[in-house]
Amino acid sequence: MAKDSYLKKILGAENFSRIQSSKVLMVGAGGIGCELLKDLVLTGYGEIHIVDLDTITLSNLNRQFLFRQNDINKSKSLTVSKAVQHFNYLNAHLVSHHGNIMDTNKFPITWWEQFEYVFNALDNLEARRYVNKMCLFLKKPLMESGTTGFKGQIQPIYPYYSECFDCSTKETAKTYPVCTIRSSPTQPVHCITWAKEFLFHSLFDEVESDQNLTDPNQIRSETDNEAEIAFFQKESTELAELRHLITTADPPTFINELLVKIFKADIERLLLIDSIETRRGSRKPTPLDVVRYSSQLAGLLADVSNENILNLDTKMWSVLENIYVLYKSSEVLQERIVSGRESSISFDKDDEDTLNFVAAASNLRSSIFGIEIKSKFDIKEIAGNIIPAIATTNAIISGFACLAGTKYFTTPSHGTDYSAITHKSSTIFVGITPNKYITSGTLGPPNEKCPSDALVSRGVFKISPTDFTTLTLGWLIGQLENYGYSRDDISIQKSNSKLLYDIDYDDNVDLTLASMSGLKDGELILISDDSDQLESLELYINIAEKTSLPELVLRPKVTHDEPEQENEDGLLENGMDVENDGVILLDSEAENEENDDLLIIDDEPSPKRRKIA
Ligand SMILES: Nc1ncnc2c1ncn2[C@@H]1O[C@H](COP(=O)(O)OP(=O)(O)OP(=O)(O)O)[C@@H](O)[C@H]1O
Ligand SMILES: [Zn+2]
Repeated sequence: MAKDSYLKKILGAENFSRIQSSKVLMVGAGGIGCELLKDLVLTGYGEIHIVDLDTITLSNLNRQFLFRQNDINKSKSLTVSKAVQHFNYLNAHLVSHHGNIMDTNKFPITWWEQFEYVFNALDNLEARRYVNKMCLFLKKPLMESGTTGFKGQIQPIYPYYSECFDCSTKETAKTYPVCTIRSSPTQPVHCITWAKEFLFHSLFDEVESDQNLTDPNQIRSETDNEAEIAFFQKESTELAELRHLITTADPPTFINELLVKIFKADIERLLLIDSIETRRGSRKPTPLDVVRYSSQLAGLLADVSNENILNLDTKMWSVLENIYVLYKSSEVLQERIVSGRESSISFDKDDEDTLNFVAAASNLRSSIFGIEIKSKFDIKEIAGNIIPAIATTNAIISGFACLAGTKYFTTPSHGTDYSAITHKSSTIFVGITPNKYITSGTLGPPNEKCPSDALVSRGVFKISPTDFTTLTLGWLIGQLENYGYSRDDISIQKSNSKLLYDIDYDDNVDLTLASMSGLKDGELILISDDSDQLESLELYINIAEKTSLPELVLRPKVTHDEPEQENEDGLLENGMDVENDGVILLDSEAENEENDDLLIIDDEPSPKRRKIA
């Protein structure tokens, strides 16, 4: 039997050949990406481009099944393409790109134009938002997917017909009040956050940072106790002095100063301003008796075999052992900076030195405040915001993403009019809440307050190199009048909010587009109607062969006077749709239950890049 006969049968021969002749993009080749690529290859997609910026690490191997031990340090995108070759029965053409999808030089909008469908397999909000925006510019269908532990979801996005990625609020990492972290902790997580975000960051990370924990305005918004505010200020100033010691003092001096200042002097000072109001339910702290421990510490340091303590990941270290670990990790971190190998060090749960420092410092703070001590293993999980990635959830979600993606190819195409397909598609959620493993929801229209699609239309403004250097901003304003805008009412801004034109600022109208500061290929400009008649328009400048503005009919501007209304979770308000074809519902009660698992996506703070071996 031919390898594709079953697919032809279930998808229809014509639809299958549409899939075979299509070119799709998959962004991310990690947990979901590995599974998804296997599915896409076996579904018969003709050409699949894969983008990932990262290289393979040991910790990827437990679930990213296209990778093997000897792939460590190799590029993910290149490796997945090779790995699927031995089951590439349907001869998919695979094209790998090692790079950041947000890099407009490597992936300009003209590069995106070639794809018929985009699959996201990402792990962070920033990149997801970017891909969403590019798909809105080009009106490309996008399949968004994400998992966190046993929960997962897919969301098909049909630009301007269904909700986009930005149409609903996303859960972000929990933050704690500054005062809880800096003066009145009551739980291990408060001490871990303090050790990681405040102490470690102030000592070893970039000097320039917009840390919430040191922002005077943030502090004043939480406390008006002047003594406490003065305490925070002094603590920060002295930390800066301590940071200076990293490069000017020897390890014993630096670490002794660190122990005395952080765990003794600061705590004694805190006790002086001790009151119910500054305590906020936290126990009265006991300063660390550094002198009492110093001879025992010297004893531990004298015997190298004690370095074994650093590897006892599941043991609750004693106070002395925590001091020892703090000493050893500080010594290495100091050496990494003094040697010039690194100018600053960021916390990384997989960087043992940084993890040891944070684990020991947070435990010492916990013991001072009478809070339970945690093992390094537990601290890694909390400090790294780790929710275990479950291979099976990734596999299920990827399966659904692939399956739901085929719906696009089995529905007659009407260009970028996605009304029919939007009606036929659904979001799918998986989880392990009792009796509810898989549920689905219809695709709602764009949220009327969404800044990405409801309030703005987007398009690509192609301009030839000659026109770019000869045509003026005045010419562009004339063109914009064809959309229904009046030159007296619009303002034009660059993506960084820099004003280029409005009725009171016409200095640039005679300048050529090329000579206007910062306008270049890949730049965005936003046109807003100050008379509130028409929606805004965002144009992507693309230096191309021929000049053309996008064909668009702008919608009347919607204004919202009433206060912002969110549902309880700040999440999507999709209804359940049990009748929607193609949706598997294992739970007969799903129709009546509130879906509280929506849009919870495992998000890394930002993309990272490692060197390819
Ligand atoms: N801006 C981006 N451009 C290209 N690829 C990206 C970008 N941001 C994230 N990625 C990739 O998306 C993939 C997401 O996969 P996954 O969620 O499994 O994360 P991981 O980094 O492999 O695993 P973990 O974070 O658990 O160690 C990663 O391979 C990551 O490199
Ligand atoms: Zn939206």
